[in-house]
Parts: sequence; C-alpha cells; structure tokens
Amino acid sequence: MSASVLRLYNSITRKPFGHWLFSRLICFKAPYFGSIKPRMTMLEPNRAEASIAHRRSVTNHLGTVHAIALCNLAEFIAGLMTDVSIPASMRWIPKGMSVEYLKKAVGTQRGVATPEFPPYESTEGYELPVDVVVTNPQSDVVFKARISMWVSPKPARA
Ligand SMILES: CC(C)(COP(=O)(O)OP(=O)(O)OC[C@H]1O[C@@H](n2cnc3c(N)ncnc32)[C@H](O)[C@@H]1OP(=O)(O)O)[C@@H](O)C(=O)NCCC(=O)NCCSC(=O)Cc1ccccc1
Repeated sequence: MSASVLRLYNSITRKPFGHWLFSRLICFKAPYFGSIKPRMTMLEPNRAEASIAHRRSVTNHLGTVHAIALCNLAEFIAGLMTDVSIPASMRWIPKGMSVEYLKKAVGTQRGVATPEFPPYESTEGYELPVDVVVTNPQSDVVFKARISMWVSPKPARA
C-alpha cells in the first residue's frame, strides 16, 4: 500500500487540480476527513504537509478553528506520512494522540508531520511517535500533536 499511495500522489499532483483531487480521494476512502476539507500540499517518505481553510464548518464558539478539526488534520497527515514511509512488509494503525493548543487558531492552518525516526522493517510490532506541528498564516505555532503509531508486520495471507 505504501508505494502505491506515494505513486498515486506523485502522478496525480503533476496534473492540474492534482493536489485537490488526491485529497478528495483520501476523503472518499476515509470519509470523516472530509469534514475539514484538507488540502495535501506535500507527501514524501518521512514528511507530509496539508492545510485547512478557516471555514464556518470548522469554527468553534470562539470564532477560531475548532481544536478537534486540528486533531483531524494531524491524523490525516500523520497517517499518510506513515503510510508512505513504512516498508512494504509492515502496516500501521494510530494507537493514541496527545495534543497541545498553544494559540487561538485563526485563518488557514498548515500542518507538518514527521516521524521521530524513520520506520524500519521488523518481525515485531513497535511504536513510532509522529510529531505534528500546525502553524497559522503568520507562521506562529498554534497546535502540536504527538501521535503514537503502532507499526507491525503485515499478517501472512491465508
Ligand atoms: C493494534 C493496537 C494499536 C495494538 O494492539 P496489540 O495487541 O499490541 O497489537 P497486535 O499487533 O497484536 O494487534 C491487535 C489487533 O489489532 C489489529 N491490527 C494491528 N495492526 C493493524 C492495522 N495496521 N490495521 C488494522 N488492524 C490492525 C490486529 O489484527 C489485531 O486485531 P484482532 O484483535 O485480531 O481483531 C490496539 O491497541 C488497537 O487495536 N487499538 C485501537 C486502534 C484504533 O482503532 N485506532 C483508531 C483507528 S484509525 C482512525 O480512526 C483515525 C485515522 C484514520 C486514518 C489515518 C489516520 C488516522
């Protein structure tokens, strides 16, 4: 799966509206991400970036971007980054996430996901911490997340 998602991203984003289309395809596969309308802007092994616009549908009672919308953005990029970074023999699933809300989130929010270390092949499952930093249009950090990915060998096909 890893190589195919990266291949799809690299081929589709060479075309007009490719970044938009790639993001729509991911939201079709995992519909809850559609609630924040993420726009993938960069995807390569060990790094992913995406942004969300400050729309009414992601706004809280303070008029800022809802913290859970930022959590959703964090899961979106951390998941895709992990998917294109792990060896083909491995799979991943998020195990937990801790978050910090550092500043009121106003305007388009840009997230960047990176792993604590490059994921490797293993016969045993292991935890891969993924750091996500979200910045506002002024490049101030408004949100941080640390997502624990469980990376384990793909089960043998029956
Ligand atoms: C799996 C583990 C994390 C660790 O448990 P351990 O016992 O140490 O590990 P163990 O390896 O023994 O496996 C145990 C069981 O887990 C299964 N399995 C393992 N790997 C995978 C895999 N890659 N995919 C599927 N299943 C996998 C495995 O078959 C077995 O299942 P069984 O029991 O036979 O039916 C467990 O605590 C858990 O399932 N937590 C809930 C996790 C959860 O629901 N997260 C939120 C969902 S993501 C989301 O909503 C947001 C999002 C979307 C997209 C993008 C980004 C974000």
